[in-house]
Amino acid sequence: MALLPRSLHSSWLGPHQRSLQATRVLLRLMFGPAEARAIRTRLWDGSEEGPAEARLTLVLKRPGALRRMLLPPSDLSVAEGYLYGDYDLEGDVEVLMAQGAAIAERLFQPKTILQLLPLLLALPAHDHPLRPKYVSPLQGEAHSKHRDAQAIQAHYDIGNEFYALWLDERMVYSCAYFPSGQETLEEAQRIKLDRICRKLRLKSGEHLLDIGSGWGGLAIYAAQNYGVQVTGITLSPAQLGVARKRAEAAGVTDRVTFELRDYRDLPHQTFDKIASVGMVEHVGRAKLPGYFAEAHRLLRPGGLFLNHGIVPAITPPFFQVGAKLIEGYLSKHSFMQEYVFPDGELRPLSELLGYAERVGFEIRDVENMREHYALTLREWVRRLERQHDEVVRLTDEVTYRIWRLYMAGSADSFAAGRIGVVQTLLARPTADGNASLPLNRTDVELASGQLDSDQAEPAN
Ligand SMILES: C[S@@+](CC[C@H](N)C(=O)[O-])C[C@H]1O[C@@H](n2cnc3c(N)ncnc32)[C@H](O)[C@@H]1O
Repeated sequence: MALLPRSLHSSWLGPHQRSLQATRVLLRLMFGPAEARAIRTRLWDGSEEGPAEARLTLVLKRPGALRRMLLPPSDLSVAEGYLYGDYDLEGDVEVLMAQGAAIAERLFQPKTILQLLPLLLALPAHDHPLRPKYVSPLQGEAHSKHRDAQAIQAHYDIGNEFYALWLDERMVYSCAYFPSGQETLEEAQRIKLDRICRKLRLKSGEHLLDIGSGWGGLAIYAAQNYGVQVTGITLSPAQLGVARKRAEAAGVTDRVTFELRDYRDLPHQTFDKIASVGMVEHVGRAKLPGYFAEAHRLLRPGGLFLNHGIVPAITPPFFQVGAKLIEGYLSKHSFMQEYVFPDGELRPLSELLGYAERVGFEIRDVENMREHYALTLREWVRRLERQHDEVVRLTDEVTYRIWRLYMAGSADSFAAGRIGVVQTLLARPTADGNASLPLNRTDVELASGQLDSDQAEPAN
């Protein structure tokens, strides 16, 4: 049986034509009808296929492009092909992610693998070297304080100006809240911050600890609008500098302090309320019981802790063995680990809640806001794309591509329900059982547009 399609055997085909032909056959094998409708393709000779109205054009720029993407088949290979310019993505990147699962499923059929391999091997091997590891490997034991600081700096210290180009004006780097879906990112972030303050039932004069305070958005907002004292901690020196300047500009330095500090290094002191927004993803499975224990220790009886973080959907039992193997492999070799969040770890909500309960927290309110994160990420991607030239001037093309791919991919994962983002309100009741919460949650709910100015009335 001839392994290559007949058309590729023709003796008159030079290597150039042969690569073009093999690539066209490969694309037809990869794409089912849905992908063929959604994705247009352009090869390095300028030839195009697919509907003109497609939302995405996949531009293969080198004859070896598909070979490097698919050998070995992993999300890392696919991502690196894009990062280093084997292919471009024109239009809506999320389309590729949305079709990715169907494409992968089709490619992993034994019959397809037999058809694919000879075609891939007919393409030239990598004719364009990958850059050396973009993120330098972290040193030390996973989730030691020393190594966590390196992991955080690798992601957050690439430049305040870079983040300012596409985040909202407060530079909030976590899921926003869009009550109607029509809000601007600025409004939605502000509504999110206010909801956190409301869920925590912040009252004037209380002391709030913000674990993972980022560029200072929540701390400053809470001090300005709820009259609280705030201590914010971050592991990123770049964030710290901006947060302090912003507190100064807002005139709240008497009430807001930012420190470069690990959550495990807080002195013996108690707080009335604690918030942790977009930070728990960095803690690591082994350290999660200690993380919740630390929050419990730092909270006064009668205090509240709001933990906001990303959680993965649980794989159905049938797939669990396979999922464990894949998880083990991906935890070392995924695009997200290698290029985006080194040492980041997502744990299921049920597991997080279990740790929280075991240290004595009472679970009072759980809200999954995954649709809101898809909206937030799409807005970040749009802004990043609009700022392409400026992003490249401040960083480089690879950084632009890393962030574009990671954020579009995450938007699709939230929209599809592969991951969620959950705000959990945990109480540490007093000895006589008082959790300091009202009988209903109407004080939290807020119609869109109710917050119409920076002088919004405090909720207390
Ligand atoms: C995704 S950012 C979120 C920032 C902010 N909460 C927001 O919503 O904009 C995560 C934050 O967690 C902080 N962080 C991560 N690990 C930490 C640790 N071990 N101790 C203290 N802060 C940490 C990072 O420095 C960063 O400020």
